Amino acid sequence: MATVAVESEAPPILPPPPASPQISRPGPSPQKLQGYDFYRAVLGSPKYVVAPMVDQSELPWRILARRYGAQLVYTPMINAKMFCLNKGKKGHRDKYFDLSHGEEGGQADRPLIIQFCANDPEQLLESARALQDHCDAIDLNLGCPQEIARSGHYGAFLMEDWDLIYKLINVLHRELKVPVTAKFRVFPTIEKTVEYARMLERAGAQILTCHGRLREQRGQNSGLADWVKIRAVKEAVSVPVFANGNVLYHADIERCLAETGADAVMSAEGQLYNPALFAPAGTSVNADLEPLVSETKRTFDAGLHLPHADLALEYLEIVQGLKTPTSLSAVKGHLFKLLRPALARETDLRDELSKIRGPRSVERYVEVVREMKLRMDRDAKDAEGRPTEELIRLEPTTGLKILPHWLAQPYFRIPSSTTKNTSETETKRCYARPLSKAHQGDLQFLPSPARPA
Ligand SMILES: Cc1cc2nc3c(=O)[nH]c(=O)nc-3n(C[C@H](O)[C@H](O)[C@H](O)COP(=O)(O)O)c2cc1C
Repeated sequence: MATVAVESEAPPILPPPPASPQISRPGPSPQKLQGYDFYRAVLGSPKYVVAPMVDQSELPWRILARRYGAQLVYTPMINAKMFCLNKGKKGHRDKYFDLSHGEEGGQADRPLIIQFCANDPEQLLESARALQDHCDAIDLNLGCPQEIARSGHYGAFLMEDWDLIYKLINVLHRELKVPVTAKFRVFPTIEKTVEYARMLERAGAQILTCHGRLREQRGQNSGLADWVKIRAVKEAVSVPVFANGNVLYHADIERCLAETGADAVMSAEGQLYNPALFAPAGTSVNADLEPLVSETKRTFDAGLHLPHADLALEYLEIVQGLKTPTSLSAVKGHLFKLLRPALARETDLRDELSKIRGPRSVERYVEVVREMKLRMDRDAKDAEGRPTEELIRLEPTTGLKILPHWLAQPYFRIPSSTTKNTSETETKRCYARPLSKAHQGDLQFLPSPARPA
C-alpha cells in the first residue's frame, strides 16, 4: 500500500457513528462475503462493467450489454427518498425497479448492482432492504454533479459531509444481507481523494468505483478523467476498485487497467454508443448477426464495431419481448446514440425518429430502424473490396478514428478549454467525452459526409 500525506483540510477520520434509536446495529451478517471474496465468488471477478445510467442502464439495455461482453451491470440511480414516498402505492415503485413482472434482478439480469442516491440513512436502508433480494450489492451514488443533485443534496454534493456519507454506507454495511459499494468522484488533490476513499472503505464499502473527474467537470467542462488519482486510490485501499472515465475504444480498456491498476473498467457513454465496447474484434458474440453484413468481418479496430442498425433492432426486439415496460425516453435515447454515425446523413430518418410519440411507438421505431438498416447494408455493400484504410477517417486534431458511418462507434468532440497548451496524448484523451446531452436525444452533429444525391 502506498503511503500518502494527509491534507490538513481533510475532514477528520470518523469513528463509527453511535447507534440510533431507530436502527439496530447487530453488525454485518457473518455469511456476507466482503471485498475480494465477494468480488470473486459472487460477482465472478468482472473486468467489464456497465455504469449506472439514469434512463439508460434499464433492463433491456442490460440484457443487450451482457450479450456483448459486459460482466457486471448497474441499474440506473434510484432516489431513495422518492422510493420511500411511493411505498404502499401499488405499482408506483415499478418505474424505479419493476418487481411486478419479476424480470428485473432475475437470473438473466445478474450479476447486478442496484444504485441509490440518498441523504437519509433510514430512507436508504428501507429502500435498499426492499430490493436487496433482487441484486448482488447496493451502490451509493456519491458522484452525480447535476443541479438536481445539488438541490436534492445527494450525489457529489455530499462530498463535504463525510459524517453523513459514513452513516449512509455503514448502515447498509451493518444491516443488509448483501454488500454495499460506493461510486464517487475525485477531489482536486490526490491526498484528499485517497483519504476520502479510505473513509468509504472504513464505512463498509466493499467495492469502490472511482470516477476520475472532479465534481466541477461536467457538461462542457468534462475534460479528462485523472487516472493517476484512480491509481492512488487503488494502492491505498484493500477492497476492489473500478476505474471510470476516458474509455472510448476497446483498446482503452487494457490501457486503463494497466495505468490505474484497477480491478475493472466501468463505462457509461462509450458503452452506450458501442454496446459491444467490451468485446474484442473478431469475437463471435452473436451468431445470428454476423452473416447479415459482410462488413462485420472486417477489422477496423481492436474492438468490435457492429452495424448500428442491427444492434438497434436487436435492442428493440429485447424491449418488445419483455413484460417489463421500458420508458420511451430510454428507447429514444438509445436509438439516437446508437444510430448517431448515420443520422447526419439520413436526416429524414432522424426527423422521423424525433417525431415518434404515443401508442405503437416501439413498432414505429422498428420501422424506421429497418429502413436505416436497408440503407446501411447498401452502403456497406458498396464499400466491399475497398481497403480498410480508405474507409477510416482520422479526426484531424486528435487522430482518433472515425469509422464508416454504418458501424457503432464512440462519439467525441473537443472541449473548448483543452484545445490549447495540452500535450498530444492529453488532447486525445480530452476527446474521450461524448456529448453530455446526447442521451436526451438533443444531438449535435460533427460534420460528416452528406449522402450523395
Ligand atoms: C446517460 C447517463 C446517465 C447517467 N446516470 C448515472 C447514474 O444514474 N448514476 C451514476 O452514478 N452515474 C451516472 N452517470 C455517470 C456515469 O455513470 C459515469 O460515471 C460517467 O458518465 C463517466 O463515465 P464515462 O466516461 O464512461 O461516460 C450517467 C452518465 C450518463 C451518460
